[in-house]
Amino acid sequence: MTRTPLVAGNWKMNGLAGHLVEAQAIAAGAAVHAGACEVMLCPPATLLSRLADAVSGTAVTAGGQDCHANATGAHTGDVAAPMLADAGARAVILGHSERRADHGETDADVRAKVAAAHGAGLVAIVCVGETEAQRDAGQALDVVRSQLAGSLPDEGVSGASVVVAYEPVWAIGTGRTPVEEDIAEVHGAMRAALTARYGAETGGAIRLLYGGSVKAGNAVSIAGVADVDGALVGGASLKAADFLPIVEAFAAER
Ligand SMILES: O=C[C@H](O)COP(=O)(O)O
Repeated sequence: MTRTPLVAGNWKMNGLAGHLVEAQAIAAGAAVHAGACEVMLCPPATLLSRLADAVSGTAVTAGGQDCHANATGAHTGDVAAPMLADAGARAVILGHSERRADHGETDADVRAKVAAAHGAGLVAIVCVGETEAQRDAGQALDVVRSQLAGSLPDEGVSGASVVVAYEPVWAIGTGRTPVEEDIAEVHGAMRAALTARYGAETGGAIRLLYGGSVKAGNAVSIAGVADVDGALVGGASLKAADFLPIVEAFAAER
């Protein structure tokens, strides 16, 4: 099964209009890797439309960072999946650990959001990952399997509609990463779980990203780990000079 790598940048709550020059520089630099690696930028909602316009016609696509489970309604401050699509998004990150922690999002909430994303024609990038205490207790695989089972719906899941991102909470923004064997173990377990639930074709087609302190300095080794089909990058996605070497590492791995 050939899976085109995806390197997605999650700008989180960072970025004003002036930051779009970095998106343009990323689009310019990623052009040479078109076909070998998909590249996506997920800015804050306030920048989504402008970023989508800024990268229009390039190999870079735009994504959102969250959506509401409903398509419309009285939900002050929330953003619906059709609004993201209308603003130019092709995908949306769902169930990020920062949303699970800051907003109490449960697996059931995430699953409803995945269905909403699919209803709007968006790819759902579903995040899972254990805390440090859970890893220390030997529970990492069980936690990830449980989050995966609860966060994905039974219907509408395909290699084109779902991407899974494994993000150990303790590796996010800390400069620490799991050893390659541990990443391989979790990704192998996720692949097995997806194949068991959705069948070999779908389970083999869904891309599995690693996220958590991915940098230029570790991207080559992470890209070489079995069943790692890309990266979800936070801090190092804010500047083209930091992000493009990561794109290059995954494009070269294809
Ligand atoms: O969504 C991205 C992740 O939370 C990783 O963030 P980070 O690359 O800053 O560690």
